[in-house]
Amino acid sequence: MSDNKGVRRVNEDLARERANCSFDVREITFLLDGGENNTITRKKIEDFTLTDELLSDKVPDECLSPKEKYENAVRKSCLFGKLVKDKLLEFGGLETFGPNSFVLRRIADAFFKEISPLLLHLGMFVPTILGQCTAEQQSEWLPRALSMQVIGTYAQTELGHGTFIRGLETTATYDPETEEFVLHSPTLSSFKWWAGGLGKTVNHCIVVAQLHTKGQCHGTHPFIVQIRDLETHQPLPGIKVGEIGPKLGFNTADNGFLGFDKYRIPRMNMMMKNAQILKDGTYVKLDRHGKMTYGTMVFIRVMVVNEVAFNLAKAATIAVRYSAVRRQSEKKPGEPEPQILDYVTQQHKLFICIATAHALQLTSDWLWRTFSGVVTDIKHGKTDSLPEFHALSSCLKAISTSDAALLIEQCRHSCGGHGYMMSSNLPLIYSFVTATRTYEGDYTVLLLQTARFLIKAWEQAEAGKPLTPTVSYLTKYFKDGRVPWDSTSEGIVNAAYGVAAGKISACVKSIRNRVKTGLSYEDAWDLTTVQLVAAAEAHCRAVICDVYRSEAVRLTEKSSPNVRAVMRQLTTLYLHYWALERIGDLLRYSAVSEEDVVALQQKYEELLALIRPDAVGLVDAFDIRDEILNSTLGAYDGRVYERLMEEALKSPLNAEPVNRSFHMYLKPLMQGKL
Ligand SMILES: CCCCCCCC/C=C\CCCCCC(=O)SCCNC(=O)CCNC(=O)[C@H](O)C(C)(C)COP(=O)(O)OP(=O)(O)OC[C@H]1O[C@@H](n2cnc3c(N)ncnc32)[C@H](O)[C@@H]1OP(=O)(O)O
Ligand SMILES: Cc1cc2nc3c(=O)[nH]c(=O)nc-3n(C[C@H](O)[C@H](O)[C@H](O)COP(=O)(O)OP(=O)(O)OC[C@H]3O[C@@H](n4cnc5c(N)ncnc54)[C@H](O)[C@@H]3O)c2cc1C
Repeated sequence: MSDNKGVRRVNEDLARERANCSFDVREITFLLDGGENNTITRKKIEDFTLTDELLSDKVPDECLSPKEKYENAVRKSCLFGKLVKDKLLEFGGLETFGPNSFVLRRIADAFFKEISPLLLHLGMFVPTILGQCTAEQQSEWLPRALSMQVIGTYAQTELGHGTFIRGLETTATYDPETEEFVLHSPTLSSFKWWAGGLGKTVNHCIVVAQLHTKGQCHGTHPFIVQIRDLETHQPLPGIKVGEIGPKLGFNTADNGFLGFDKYRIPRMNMMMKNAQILKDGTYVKLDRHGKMTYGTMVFIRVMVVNEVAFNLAKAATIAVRYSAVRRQSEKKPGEPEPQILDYVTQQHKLFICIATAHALQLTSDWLWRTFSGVVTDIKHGKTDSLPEFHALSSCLKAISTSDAALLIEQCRHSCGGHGYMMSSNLPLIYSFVTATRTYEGDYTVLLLQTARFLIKAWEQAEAGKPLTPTVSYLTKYFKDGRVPWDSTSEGIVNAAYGVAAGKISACVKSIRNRVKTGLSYEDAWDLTTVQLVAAAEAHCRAVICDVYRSEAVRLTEKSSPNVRAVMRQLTTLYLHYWALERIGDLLRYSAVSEEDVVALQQKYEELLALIRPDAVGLVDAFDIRDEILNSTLGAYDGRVYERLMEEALKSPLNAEPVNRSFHMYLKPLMQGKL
C-alpha cells in the first residue's frame, strides 16, 4: 500500500522487504476489512478526513501542560465531531460498513494521541440510552444527544466501589409528592469517580444509583442527570463535580468525580426500559432476567476486543517496520550488522503479535455476530442465551485485553531505547490498552464470572443435561483421563479444550473436597479461586484458538494460494506458541510426549523462519496510515532516524540555547552562591 503521501524516499531495507513479500498485500487487507468494498470506502473516508490542516500540532501533544492537552483534545473533538456530522453522513456514516467496522474509531486515533473527551458520550452515553430507555424516552434524549446539545457520560463507579455494583452507595429516593427522585451521596466513598468527560466536558451523565421507594431499596438503576447549565456550563446547585487528576494514560479524557447533595431530577429521568416507578411510587420490574441493566457493560466488553486487536496491530506495525530498518551487532565476526528482524529471538517477540492481532480481530468479528444474535433474541423476549454470552464476553474481554497489553509492551521492548520515546507512540498505545484490562470489569473478576458458568456447565454435564455451544466440549472430555495428542492444528485445539476440561474438573473436585471438610460452599469457592481463574483462562484460550483456526480457514477459502499459505502459517504459529507456553498443562492433561514437545518447538522455529520474509508485508496489510500510527519508528517510509531528530527538535526545551534555570540555579551552584 502507498504511504498516502506519495513520493517520499523509502528506506532501502523496507523497500527490499516489500519487493520480496510472497503475497499481494491488498488481499489480506481486504480480508481484514471484511471485503474489498469496505477497504475502498475506508480509504476514501481516510483521504478526506485526515488532512494536515486538522491534524497538525506545532508542539507535540506530550510537551503540552495538562490543561493545554485537554483544551487541544476538546478543540479536536469538536472539529472531528463536525467533520463526522457534515461530511461522513454522505457515506451513510457508520452504517456504510455495518456496526462492526469501527472506521471512525480508527480515524479518531489520528486526531487524538491519547483519547477524546467525548469518547464516553458516543461510546457509553448514547448506547445506554438505546439499551435502557423506553421508546418514548429515546425519542426525547437521542436527538439531543446525537446533535450534541446534550453531552453525556456514564457514571457508575464510585470512590469506594467499582467491581461490586451492588455495593454502590449513591441513592435515588423517589418523592411522590413532587414526582421526583432525590439523588444523594451519603459518604465520601459514595462520590462517583472515573467517568470519562465528567471532569470538565459533559453537561449530563448517566448515574447508577440505589433506587429507594416506599421505604424499600430495589437495587441499582440508571438515571439521566443534568449536571451543568447548558448556557454557562456552571455545575448546577447540589452538584459537586471535578477532574480526578493525572493518570498513567487517558490524560485527555478528563475523568471526573461527582457528588450529589439532595439533588432533584424528574421521575421520567429514570431509564425505564427494564424497571419503572409509577407516579405513586410503585416499583414495577420488567426485567425477567435480572441483569439487563448491566447491558451497556456487556456491549462495551464486546467492543473492547476489537479495540485491543486494532491497537495491537498498530504496535506490531511499528515494531516490525522498525526491526526491518534497525541494524545492530553482528551474527558472525566481521559480517555486516544484520537487520534486528533477522534475530530469531526478535521474530519470537514479534510474529506472535501479528498472529494475535489476527486472532483477536477474527474472534471479535465472531463475537459481534454472536452478540447480534443475543440482541435479536432479547428483542423477542428471550434471555436464555444471556448467561452463556455473559460468560463468553467476560472471558474474551479479560484475555484479549491482558494479552494485547503484554504484547504491546513486548513490541516496545523489541524497539530497544527508541521504543521508550513518546514519539514512537508505543508508550501511549500501551497506557491506553493496559487500562482496558481494568475498566469495564477487572481481569480476575470477569474470569471468575466465567468460572461460575463453567462450574455450572460441568455439573449439568454430570447430570446428563444438554450444554450450550461454547461448553459442549465438556461432554466429550467428561470422563477422566488424558486427551490423546495429535500435533495437527485441529489436534492442538482439541488438546486446548482437553486442558480446559481438566482444569474445570480439578476445580470441581477441589471445591467438593473442601466442602466435605465442613467449609461453606462460598469459602470452598474462595479458596479455589486461583484454580478457577486458571480454568476460565484455559477455556477462553481454547475458544480463541478454535475460532481463529476455523475463521481463518473459512475466510481464505477463495484466497490465492500464497495468502492461504501465509495465513495458515500464522494460525499454526499461534497454536504452537500457546501449546509451548502451556506445556505443563499439556503434560498434565494430554498424552503429549517428550518427543512431541521437541517436535512442537522445532515446528515453531521453522514457522518463524517461514514467516520472516513476509513480516513487513503482513504488517503493511493492516493498512494503518501514518497519521493513525503517529510513530517516528513505524512510518511507512522507514525514515526512523530523520523523524526522531525532527520530533526532538520540536521539544520546547530546544526553543532556546540556554534555559533560564542555568542562570537561576546551575550557575549559582557552580559558583558556590546558591
Ligand atoms: C463509537 C464507539 C466506540 C467504542 C470504543 C470502545 C472502547 C471504549 C474505550 C473507552 C471507554 C472507557 C469506558 C470505561 C467505562 C467503565 O469502566 S464503566 C464501569 C464498568 N464497571 C464494571 O464493569 C463493573 C464490573 N462488575 C460487574 O459487572 C458486576 O458487579 C459483577 C458481574 C462482577 C457482579 O455482579 P453482581 O450483580 O454482584 O452479580 P453476581 O452475584 O456476581 O452474579 C449474579 C448472577 O448474575 C449474572 N450476571 C452478572 N452480570 C451479568 C451480565 N452482565 N449479564 C448477564 N448475567 C450477568 C452472574 O453470572 C450470576 O449468574 P448466576 O447466578 O446464574 O451464576
Ligand atoms: C481509564 C479508566 C476509565 C474508566 N472509566 C470509567 C467510566 O467512564 N465510568 C465508570 O463508571 N467507571 C470507569 N472506570 C472504572 C472501572 O470500571 C473500574 O475501575 C473497574 O471496574 C475496576 O473496579 P475497581 O476500581 O473497583 O477495582 P477493585 O474491584 O477495587 O479491584 C482491585 C483488586 O481487587 C480484586 N478484586 C475485586 N473484587 C474481587 C473479587 N470479587 N474476587 C477477586 N478479586 C477481586 C481485583 O481483581 C483487583 O485485583 C474507569 C477506570 C479506568 C482505569
